[in-house]
Amino acid sequence: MGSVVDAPVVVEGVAENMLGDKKVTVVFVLGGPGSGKGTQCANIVEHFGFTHLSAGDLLRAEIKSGSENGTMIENMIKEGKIVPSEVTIKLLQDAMIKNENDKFLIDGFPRNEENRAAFENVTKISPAFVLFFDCSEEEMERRLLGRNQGRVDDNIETIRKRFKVFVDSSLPVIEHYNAKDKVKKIDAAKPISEVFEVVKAIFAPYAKLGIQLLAPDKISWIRVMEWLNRDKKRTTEGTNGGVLSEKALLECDYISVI
Ligand SMILES: Nc1ncnc2c1ncn2[C@@H]1O[C@H](COP(=O)(O)OP(=O)(O)OP(=O)(O)O)[C@@H](O)[C@H]1O
Ligand SMILES: Nc1ccn([C@H]2C[C@H](O)[C@@H](COP(=O)(O)O)O2)c(=O)n1
Repeated sequence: MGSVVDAPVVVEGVAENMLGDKKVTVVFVLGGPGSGKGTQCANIVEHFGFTHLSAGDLLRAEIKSGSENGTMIENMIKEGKIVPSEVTIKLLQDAMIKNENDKFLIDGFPRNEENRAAFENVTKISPAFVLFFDCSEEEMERRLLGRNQGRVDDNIETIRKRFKVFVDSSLPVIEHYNAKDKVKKIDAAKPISEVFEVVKAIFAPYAKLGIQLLAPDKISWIRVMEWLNRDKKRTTEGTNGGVLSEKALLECDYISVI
C-alpha cells in the first residue's frame, strides 16, 4: 500500500519551517543576463530597506570559499548551466536565516522549474511578486561585454549559452507566475534612472520609514496637506494624524509640524 504524502502548503511570504514564526516578504527578481537586475536591486536596497540576495553572487562566493562543491559550481557557471537546486537553495536559506531583515530580494532565482518547485517545497515561501526586467538580447549582450568585472561567464560563447538557458528554462518560470498574476514586467532597455523610476512606483508600498504628523485638529491637518501638496512634486497620503511615506518625505524640502 502506498503512503499518503501531504501536498506542500505554500503560505505567501511566510516561512514556517525555515524561519520559525518570522514572516518574510520575498520578491523574486528575474530577467535575462545583463538586463540590469543587480543594478536595480542595489537601488531598491538603498531606498526600500530590502536585503539583496543574488543567487549568482552566493554561488561565486561558494567557489571562492573553497567548498567541496566549488569546482562543480565553477564548471557549471563557465558552461552557462544551472547549478542543482539543493545547492543554491541551501545558500539562500542560510543567508535568510542569518539576516535579521524580513524583506528579501532574491535575484536570479528561480532560474528553472526545478529551482521554483524545490524552493517552495523546502521553504514554504511564495513570492509577494516577481519583478521581470525585459530587455533585448542585443542590448544585454552589449552590456555584458562591457561589464568588466572579470566574470568567467562574460564572454561571447558563454553569454549565448546563458541566453538560451534563459529562454528555455527561465521564461517558463516567469510564465508560471504570470498565470498567477504575480509578474511586474519592466522595460529594462531604458537608461538606469528611468528604469528605477518604474521600479520605485512598484515598491512604494514598501517605503522603509514613515513619520506621523500630529495636527491638533482637522483644519490644521488640511493645512499641512495643502502645504505639502503646493508643488505638484510633493505627494502625500494620510488623513488627520496619518503617516507620511518615505517617498513623500524625500520629496519635501522640510516638514513643519503644526
Ligand atoms: N538600464 C541600463 N542601461 C545601461 N546599462 C545598464 C543598465 N542597467 C545595468 N547596466 C549595466 O549593464 C551591466 C549588467 O548589469 P547588471 O549586472 O545589473 O545585470 P544583471 O541582470 O544583474 O546581470 P547577470 O544576470 O549577468 O548578473 C552592468 O555593467 C551595468 O552597469
Ligand atoms: N538560480 C541560479 C542562479 C545562478 N546560477 C549560476 C548560473 C548563472 O549563469 C550564474 C551567474 O548568475 P547571475 O549572476 O548571472 O545571476 O550562476 C545558477 O546555477 N542558478
